[in-house]
Amino acid sequence: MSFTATQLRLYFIMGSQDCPDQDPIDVLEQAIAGGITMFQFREKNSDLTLSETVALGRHLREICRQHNIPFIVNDRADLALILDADGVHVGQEDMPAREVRRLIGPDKILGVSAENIAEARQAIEDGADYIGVGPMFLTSSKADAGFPIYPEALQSIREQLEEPFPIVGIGGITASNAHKVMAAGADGIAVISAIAKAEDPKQAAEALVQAINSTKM
Ligand SMILES: Cc1ncc(COP(=O)(O)OP(=O)(O)O)c(N)n1
Ligand SMILES: Cc1nc(C(=O)O)sc1CCOP(=O)(O)O
Ligand SMILES: [Mg+2]
Repeated sequence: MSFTATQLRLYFIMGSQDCPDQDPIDVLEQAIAGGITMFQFREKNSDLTLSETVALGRHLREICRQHNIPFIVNDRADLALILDADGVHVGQEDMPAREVRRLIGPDKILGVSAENIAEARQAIEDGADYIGVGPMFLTSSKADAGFPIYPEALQSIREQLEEPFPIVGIGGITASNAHKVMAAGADGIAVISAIAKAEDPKQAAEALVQAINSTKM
């Protein structure tokens, strides 16, 4: 699947740990109906065995394929290859991005976390297609996320990059603060709880789409 920055517009991330009271398959289907543009399978600190993870991943992957939504796997290039994912997302503590690029080849999507300009430049050199910058705000979905760096940090990276490059903001983003991230120069927002923990994930995704579209630049 070829990648464009517009696919980052509403990037939904989820694993079974993020929606303990709902079926992740239903949540993903509703999120797609609500307008998400990209999906990341992030099964982390969950109760699933490896074979349950593969089975869930296959199901979620198939749903994304049916709706032409890029399916990205968090952290694990091996799982991405097993699931024939469209790409992998790695952070600074994960397998080095340049090794992941070598493993997945030139055509798959590679996302890399970066929280400053040095990490952003290195990610681009290593073959990233986009960078994830965060946490924008306080988050309860990632215990080791650290303190918020706020949209100002994303804006600073955007301004220091020599060329336009796809950037998605992440961490604590809701329909109420999404406009701040977009106004800072993000191509899109990545969320877990704003959709996965919503009573009505379709409606939650629609509210996020509206917030993104109504941002004045
Ligand atoms: C789009 C996006 N951006 C950032 C991250 C965070 O990645 P990482 O720092 O490796 O943390 P974990 O998600 O692995 O806990 C992401 N997953 N997606
Ligand atoms: C997975 C992840 N990465 C982050 C980063 O800052 O790199 S914050 C985060 C959690 C995002 O979940 P929520 O939308 O519920 O805050
Ligand atoms: Mg990671």
